[in-house]
Amino acid sequence: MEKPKFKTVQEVVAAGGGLPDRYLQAPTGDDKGQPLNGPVPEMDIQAIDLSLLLTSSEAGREELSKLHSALSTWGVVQVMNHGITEAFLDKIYKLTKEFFALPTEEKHKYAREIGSIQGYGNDMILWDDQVLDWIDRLYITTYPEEQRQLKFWPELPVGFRETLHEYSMKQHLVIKQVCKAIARSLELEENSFLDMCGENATLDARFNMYPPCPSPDKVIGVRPHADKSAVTLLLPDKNVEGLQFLKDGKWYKAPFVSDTILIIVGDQMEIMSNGIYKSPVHRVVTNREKERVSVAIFCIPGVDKEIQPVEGLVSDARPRLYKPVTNYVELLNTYYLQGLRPIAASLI
Ligand SMILES: O=C(O)CCC(=O)C(=O)O
Ligand SMILES: [Fe+2]
Repeated sequence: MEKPKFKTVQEVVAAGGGLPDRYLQAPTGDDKGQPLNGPVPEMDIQAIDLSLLLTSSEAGREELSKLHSALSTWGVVQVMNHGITEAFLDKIYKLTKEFFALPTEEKHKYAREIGSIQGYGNDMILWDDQVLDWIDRLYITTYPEEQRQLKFWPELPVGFRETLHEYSMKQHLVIKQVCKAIARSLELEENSFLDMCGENATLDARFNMYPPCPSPDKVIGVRPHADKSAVTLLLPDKNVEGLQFLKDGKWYKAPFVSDTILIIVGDQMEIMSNGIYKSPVHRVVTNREKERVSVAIFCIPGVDKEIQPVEGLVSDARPRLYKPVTNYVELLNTYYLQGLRPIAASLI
């Protein structure tokens, strides 16, 4: 398979010679006094106890109402008591750092192929004057097992493959619980969203690396976007901030509470929930001194599944806001790289 010719950000940095123009963002003038690397307030979201969400106790009902409030306000929530130990999350973080620290030739064994999203690389380059994000990544479909393409699963660092396998099994359980809890928070039958996403829904892992950047005022780590998933589970870097969410035209930084996972509403959950929970626009800013890593797991509905507002959330008072979509992810790249939101394709 042909591989695209590209330089990752790590290679650009290692080559020296300054910052190439193609990473420079055009000044937009619409930053409302919040320049890319300026201070931003922190989001006020609380951590929610996932182990209580599916119980029918009083405490469970309280957690569900906290979930409803966080998702309808921010579209994002932190969960604790998710059943994955801190030691295991630390191992994921450590292996991610170790992978990106490998020699270039080793990482290129897993390089993305033309026309494929999976593998190691940088932004897909679709046109000549495309401005690039300051990020390298490794993208791998991890679940269900029969959809894995092991040629993209790094053999080094030692233990990466086994740990990713274990992590995807654990994440699958968390996603199921989260989707059930989200349905319950909307007073729906708990399998409503899982059934619509189908048995063939996939989990895609995206390992992100943001090297230190000489001009954090002019360069972006990940441009503003909402996720294409139904839901995303995110492990942001524990030590280096950078992730920000947009609310009412202002950027807020994501809090970090140790041992929690961030759950982000994706576009396809926005559609299924008939817009009650909206997929939040978020971005990542760069850091002059420190590298940053994060690991996102996207839960993507089966490619043949029709995604649309679930019946229980459509009424005369709340008419259907979205048309059914299938294989939403296909729409994404062209819209995203032009700075457009693919959800516009589904709005009625
Ligand atoms: O690096 C992060 O914290 C977020 C990355 C992100 O938004 C994504 O991978 O979709
Ligand atoms: Fe994202």
